[in-house]
Amino acid sequence: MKPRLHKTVMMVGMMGAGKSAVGKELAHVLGVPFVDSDAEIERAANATIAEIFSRDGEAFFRDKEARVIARLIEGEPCVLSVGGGAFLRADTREKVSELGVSVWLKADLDTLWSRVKRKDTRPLLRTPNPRQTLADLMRAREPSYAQADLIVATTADYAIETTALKVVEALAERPDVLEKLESPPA
Ligand SMILES: Nc1ncnc2c1ncn2[C@@H]1O[C@H](COP(=O)(O)OP(=O)(O)O)[C@@H](O)[C@H]1O
Ligand SMILES: O=C(O)C1=C[C@@H](OP(=O)(O)O)[C@@H](O)[C@H](O)C1
Ligand SMILES: [Mg+2]
Repeated sequence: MKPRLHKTVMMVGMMGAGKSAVGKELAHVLGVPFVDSDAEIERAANATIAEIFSRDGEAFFRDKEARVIARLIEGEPCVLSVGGGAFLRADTREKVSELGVSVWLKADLDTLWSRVKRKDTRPLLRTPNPRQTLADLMRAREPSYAQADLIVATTADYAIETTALKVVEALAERPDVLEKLESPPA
């Protein structure tokens, strides 16, 4: 029998950590819906994240992001992957700590860079030296990510499925979040 999830799991961490990819797999394993705040914002705005950043500005995006997360964290338990900047807001961290559980997918810079360099979809990395920008963001953001309820380390050689199972193991340490349902005796 599948374990029962009592609280929404919010995946946080740097761009390229695998929040979206691992979050989707985790939701599948747990049998709950998967929501990605970036995808929700893009759908509502009918525009890509890069278009929203250039048309409306980062502050506008951050407000939308905080509002989407505040709405979803109140709903039925799901896996919620958010953008890398979302957990920097104290009001978001407070709401998630009260109603959900946050998981920091922690990866080293080389792993992050190998995953983000292939795509040009992240506006914050459209700089003359995007690897350095990623390193600077990582250093500035780690104190916020470190406030997550759970930390799961990933490396370049972990498959998406392996990391998702590591998150399940971490959640299993919290019976208030993940209730293990034993099969009824035959
Ligand atoms: N082992 C892995 N774990 C997570 N992502 C991986 C892995 N291997 C390759 N990827 C790829 O890395 C890219 C970045 O992952 P993504 O889930 O978009 O990260 P995030 O949402 O944290 O920015 C995706 O294309 C994903 O499929
Ligand atoms: O780190 C950030 O500030 C951002 C991360 C992106 O999401 P991913 O972390 O899923 O790439 C996206 O929200 C936007 O480009 C800003
Ligand atoms: Mg993502």
